Amino acid sequence: MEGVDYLADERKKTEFDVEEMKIVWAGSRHTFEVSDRMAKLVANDPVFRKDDRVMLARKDLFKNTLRKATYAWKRINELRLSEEEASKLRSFVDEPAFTDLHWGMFVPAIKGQGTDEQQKKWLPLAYKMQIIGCYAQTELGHGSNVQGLETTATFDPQTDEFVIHSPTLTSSKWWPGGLGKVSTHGVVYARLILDGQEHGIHGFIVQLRSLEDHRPLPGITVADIGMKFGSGAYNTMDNGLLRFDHVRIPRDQMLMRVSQVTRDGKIVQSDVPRQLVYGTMVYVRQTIVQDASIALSRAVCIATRYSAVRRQFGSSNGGPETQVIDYKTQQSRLFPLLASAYAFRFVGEWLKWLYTDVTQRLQANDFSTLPEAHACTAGLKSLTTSVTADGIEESRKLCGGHGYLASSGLPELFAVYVPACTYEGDNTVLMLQVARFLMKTVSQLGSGKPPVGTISYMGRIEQLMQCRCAVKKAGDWLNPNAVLEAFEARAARMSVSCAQKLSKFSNPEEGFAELSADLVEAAVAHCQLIVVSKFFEKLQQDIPGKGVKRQLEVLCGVYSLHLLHKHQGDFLATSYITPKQASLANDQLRELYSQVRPNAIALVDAFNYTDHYLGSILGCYDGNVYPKLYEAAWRDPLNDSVIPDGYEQYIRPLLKQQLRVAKL
Ligand SMILES: CCCCCCCC/C=C\CCCCCCCCCCCCCC(=O)SCCNC(=O)CCNC(=O)[C@H](O)C(C)(C)COP(=O)(O)OP(=O)(O)OC[C@H]1O[C@@H](n2cnc3c(N)ncnc32)[C@H](O)[C@@H]1OP(=O)(O)O
Ligand SMILES: Cc1cc2nc3c(=O)[nH]c(=O)nc-3n(C[C@H](O)[C@H](O)[C@H](O)COP(=O)(O)OP(=O)(O)OC[C@H]3O[C@@H](n4cnc5c(N)ncnc54)[C@H](O)[C@@H]3O)c2cc1C
Repeated sequence: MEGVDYLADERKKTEFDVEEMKIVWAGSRHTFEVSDRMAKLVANDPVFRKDDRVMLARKDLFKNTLRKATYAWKRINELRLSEEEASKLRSFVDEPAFTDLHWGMFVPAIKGQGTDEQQKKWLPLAYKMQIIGCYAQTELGHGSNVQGLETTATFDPQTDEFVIHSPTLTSSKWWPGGLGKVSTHGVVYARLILDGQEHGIHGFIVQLRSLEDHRPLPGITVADIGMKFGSGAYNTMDNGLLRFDHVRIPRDQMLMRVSQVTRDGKIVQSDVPRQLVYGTMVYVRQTIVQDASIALSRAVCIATRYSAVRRQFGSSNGGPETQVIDYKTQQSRLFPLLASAYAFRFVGEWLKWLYTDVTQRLQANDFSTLPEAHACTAGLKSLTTSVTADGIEESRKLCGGHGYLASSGLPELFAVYVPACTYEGDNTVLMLQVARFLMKTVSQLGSGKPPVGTISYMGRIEQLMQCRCAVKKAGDWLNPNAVLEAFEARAARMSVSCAQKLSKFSNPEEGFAELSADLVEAAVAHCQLIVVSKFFEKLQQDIPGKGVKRQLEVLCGVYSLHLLHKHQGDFLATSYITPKQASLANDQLRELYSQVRPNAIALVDAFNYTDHYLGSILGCYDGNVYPKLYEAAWRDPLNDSVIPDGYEQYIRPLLKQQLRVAKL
């Protein structure tokens, strides 16, 4: 039954202009147009086929990725795609590859930490992919603790070179993507040693492989670290190990925007704060927040469409059974994830703005907003990736047994996505950075320096410590001011409570370690407040299109009230709300689910994902799930023959043996 839309009845229920919502989701009409064009370009090109990926052995999988990445690069050049178009194309190819680290970390590291001269020398080579780079920071023994890295870069004044060395097994670089088999160069992070004295961690551009025959250069040992979680998934990436045996590089290959080493081996600090050595991580964390909404929305799109197709129980007089999306339990698990996808989309948009703003300020030697940018990127990266990874797994469960099939797309999506909770900073370690920022802010209250930006609510600390929630009926929870004050009061009170407990320790570091679990909870509350407040800010913009703003208001309500319900312990323990008010919030949340229900399919259609990109039989646009599942089963290699390989060798003798036993 080609061409039949099994979700047509659902789509008829829509109460808003889906085409306009697509623009809101994309960010602008222009971005929508670029995104739509690139998605179709990839979907219609057989080279980018990916449905066979989970069946491929590692070597074939990797070669396939090389083929796709090279072909993508060829198409980018043939079609003269802009950076924006190329970046969209790469995301729709939907396969982690060495190119991600080249464009996403190697190039930004040189841009952010290199001097003008260094940029002039290296960037043109990198832009043309005449060199391919990776970001080699993490080691076998240290990842989170960057200051604990062991690789050394010792200056030799005789030859005007740095000697890069791996003194121990644990100093081996371990994990860098693209390093294992592809990169010709790396930005390598190492301890700078001048005249026997250590000067902290710095980045160095090091050539790793010959540009002639791709062999490792003398003194360099490099390989892939081996298979990772799941089939297909992140195994398309050659995460690598790397050891240096006294490898020499010219002095001008230390990235010298933050600190310079002179010809006579002296260090000169520029005005730029040393934390800028961590700048690439701030950049990537910001892109990871944007990607979280994409990954979560994909999973939610699959689970929502399938929940409308799937029916269980409730048939009367032989009529159809109930669509599982109509069960309140299904709604209470699914709709908060749908709302979170939209919330993360908007907070990601805002974070991109914040990052652009801080970058412009840094160029003008204004470093004042760097700590806030670090706290926001670290905290939001942590919050959004944790919720997204859990949300993908919840989406799989929402699809019942069929969610466990590879053809649902969800197992691979989870396996590709879940390392986002670890890479670019372990999520707990990053929340502890937010907690430090919060404790510093609380300790400075009353010093005459008013808190600004996302922390400005702390400037009203006295009011936030005393106020009580004014909600009297469920509908009062629709008032943005009521919701915002609740989240502000909760975050402020949790931070102040931690600060009070900390002040009782004579050694603040000991106190911080002892209270770290509470501190993480306070940091999560602060980050959730940021997401809620950015959603409300989005609603204050002019949003055209019939019913679009209304739908977003409903989703904003679902996002904030489901958090309030889930974390009601925090709100109650800080005495901002009463149990009655918590219960009213839950009543309002249930009512909002009923408002989402008729629009659910349209709200996921607004993501504008092609069937190719979704890569899921359960999530296909037309909802024609069962025939497609049946056909896919027959395509499995196990079904190539009726009698399986191994029958003669294993099954037949086994059955014969059973027969003999039975005869005895
Ligand atoms: C198909 C073909 C297509 C072709 C395509 C063409 C075009 C394509 C275009 C674009 C493609 C883009 C693709 C992008 C995709 C990107 C994919 C990424 C994939 C994932 C890669 C993952 C890579 C990694 O994981 S890299 C390694 C990351 N490692 C970490 O994150 C380590 C975590 N640890 C830390 O960050 C730190 O050490 C710390 C934060 C834990 C701090 O530790 P510490 O307490 O020891 O602190 P310090 O003493 O070092 O410093 C304290 C001081 O500094 C402040 N601080 C800390 N960090 C920062 C920071 N980042 N910025 C600013 N300030 C910082 C901290 O707050 C303290 O300040 P005080 O004031 O309190 O002193
Ligand atoms: C798929 C993938 C790709 C990667 N790509 C790259 C790359 O391209 N380049 C690169 O350089 N690196 C890369 N990495 C490495 C990655 O950045 C690190 O693994 C990450 O920063 C976490 O560090 P770790 O492994 O040392 O974890 P650990 O710090 O050893 O974490 C182990 C546990 O200890 C806890 N913990 C650690 N410190 C503290 C603390 N202070 N307080 C409380 N708890 C703590 C953590 O929460 C965690 O539960 C990649 C990793 C993965 C998984």
